[in-house]
Amino acid sequence: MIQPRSVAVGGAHPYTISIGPGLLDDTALLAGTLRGDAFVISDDQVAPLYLQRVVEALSRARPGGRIGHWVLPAGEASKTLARFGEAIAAIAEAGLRRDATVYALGGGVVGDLAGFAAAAWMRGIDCVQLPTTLLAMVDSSVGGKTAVDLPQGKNLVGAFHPPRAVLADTGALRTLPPRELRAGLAEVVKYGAIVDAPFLDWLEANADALLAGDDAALAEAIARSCAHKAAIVERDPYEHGDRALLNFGHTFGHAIETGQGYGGLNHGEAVAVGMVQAARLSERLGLAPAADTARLRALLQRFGLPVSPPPGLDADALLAHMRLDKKAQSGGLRFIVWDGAGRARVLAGVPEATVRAVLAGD
Ligand SMILES: NC(=O)c1ccc[n+]([C@@H]2O[C@H](COP(=O)([O-])OP(=O)(O)OC[C@H]3O[C@@H](n4cnc5c(N)ncnc54)[C@H](O)[C@@H]3O)[C@@H](O)[C@H]2O)c1
Ligand SMILES: O=C(O)C(=O)C[C@@H](O)[C@H](O)[C@H](O)COP(=O)(O)O
Ligand SMILES: [Zn+2]
Repeated sequence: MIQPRSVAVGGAHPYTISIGPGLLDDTALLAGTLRGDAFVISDDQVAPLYLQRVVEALSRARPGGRIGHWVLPAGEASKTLARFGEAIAAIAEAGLRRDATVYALGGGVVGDLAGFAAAAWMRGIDCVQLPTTLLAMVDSSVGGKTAVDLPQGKNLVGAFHPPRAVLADTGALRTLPPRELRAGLAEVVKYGAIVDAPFLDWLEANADALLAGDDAALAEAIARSCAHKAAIVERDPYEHGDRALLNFGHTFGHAIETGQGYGGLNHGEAVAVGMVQAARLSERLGLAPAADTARLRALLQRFGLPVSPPPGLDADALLAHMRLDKKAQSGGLRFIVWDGAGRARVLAGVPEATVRAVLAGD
């Protein structure tokens, strides 16, 4: 039996990340997150699996309370301003007041969109993240970045809105499609790559267990990832400094997702490719040894993730998307590079010609 764990996120708006099996049914935990009405937002693949359980647990947590829900089509293509508008319309229809809580039940798409709706409704009501993908458990449910995509770029419209609580029910991973488990492992690898080289050793040693869905290995990977993310966002909630390290691989990855119209590689896969590109960029700039790129590539491949860009993407279009990356400044693009495994940093002034060479595979 896997013991539940928790990770505290401090700062101006502290909250707890609870990790363990059965949390979607945990009436006591849910009761502690609920002040007024509850409104669950989910997608049409997660809702048939878990919505009823959550609604029933919320009913037990607050007998007689009003519990509404709204379900959007699954997938990145739903993370749009139009769907955000629909979510707000559903919230308005439900008549949520300022003491209401939005529950984001699903992966990062649901978490980002529902979080943004909670941030915007009446200028901000509580949001509780109930992540059901590995990626959402290790990354998107934590830290308060909420957003939707535009055709011009990822997450371009959004707000920082920290959750009131995160309840990661590891039992939900049992129904997660293997492709989505692998996508989550990309963001897990990211923590090792940016700040924790020994974690990469651990991931190499436990790769088979993680891929097999071993409960203990997954719980350890989630807790360790959340501890890293919590420490970083606690220090720098609004990304004025080293929170940007969490964007390792994302300048390339987001450009790929946008270039594919949010219908090709999923986020974790694009980040896997992007991290290899960032390592290759670091290598080209003379910052890190080729051996570290090779190690990163091998680990991602072991996790069944892509490590090179899909064919047919135009370098000019990718660079145009990168110029709208949120790390870019008037002085140009900024990248997260590394000096080797576990040692990432922000770098400004990277010549576009060098980026083009990396995109060209040189
Ligand atoms: N806010 C942040 O800090 C942050 C961090 C990382 C990623 N993100 C965002 O998160 C999104 C990606 O999230 P994701 O990878 O979770 O994708 P996702 O939300 O699209 O979920 C992936 C798929 O898995 C299905 N699914 C979810 N849980 C399931 C379960 N338990 N059983 C069966 N199916 C399940 C979903 O319906 C969906 O089809 C991207 O939009 C990305 O930009 C945000
Ligand atoms: O929490 C963060 O900060 C991150 O950068 C985590 C990323 O994994 C995530 O994909 C995030 O949504 C990217 O943020 P963005 O500011 O580049 O849109
Ligand atoms: Zn990400």
